[in-house]
Amino acid sequence: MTAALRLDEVTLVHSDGDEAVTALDRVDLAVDAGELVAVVGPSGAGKSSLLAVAGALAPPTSGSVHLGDVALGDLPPRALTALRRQHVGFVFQSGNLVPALTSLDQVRLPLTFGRVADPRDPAELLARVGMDHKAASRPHQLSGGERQRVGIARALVTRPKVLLVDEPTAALDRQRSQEVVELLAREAHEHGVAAVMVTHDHDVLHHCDRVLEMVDGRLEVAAPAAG
Ligand SMILES: Nc1ncnc2c1ncn2[C@@H]1O[C@H](COP(=O)(O)OP(=O)(O)OP(=O)(O)O)[C@@H](O)[C@H]1O
Repeated sequence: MTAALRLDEVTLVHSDGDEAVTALDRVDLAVDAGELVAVVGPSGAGKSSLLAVAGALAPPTSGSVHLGDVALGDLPPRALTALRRQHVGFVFQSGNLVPALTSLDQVRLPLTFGRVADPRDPAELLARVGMDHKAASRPHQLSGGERQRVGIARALVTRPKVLLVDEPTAALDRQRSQEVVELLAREAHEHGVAAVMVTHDHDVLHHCDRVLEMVDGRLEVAAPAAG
């Protein structure tokens, strides 16, 4: 089976004035459709850089990224943007919602930027993440967990093949954190989405199919947690 997302020997070097920082160092990663992979690791290890490269936001310095059979490095900028819009969903730390929009309009938003083939129904999706009763609410009227659910629905509305999730539980208490990651796992499994979640939260790792650790730009299989 072709992996939904594949990174081969990916290196990313940031040039910072005279200094060069190797954020990713020959990273190999293959994520199948329907799999939720967690990436843990210390601050500065390269986790956000991994998401940026996987989501076609930053081209690698060397190595290749494939979404299914498509090599991102072969695509001109417009095609890359179109592919990202349709096939990659991003979920950020605090939901990153637009302050003026209702929950339903947040979820509709990705469908307004251009043609999307076979989108999910925004109202149905909002119900699926348990937020239909807050369809008309704006972000300031929602709790952190609710905002995160709306952000997840927004990321899924285009039926992405790949979902990239950055610290989704950073602003949430333990119970809400469990619920949000359970939701991500369910969506990945039931809708065949290849999901990569960066997290510092070891309490949610049991919802994930695999746990990898980033150390100094290298991606390794994480040692099982003690106890
Ligand atoms: N635009 C940039 N210019 C220069 N260096 C950068 C840039 N972005 C990231 N870095 C450096 O690359 C390395 C990896 O950063 P990255 O943000 O990927 O780490 P991280 O694991 O996500 O950290 P955190 O857990 O703190 O978010 C760090 O040394 C960082 O300082």
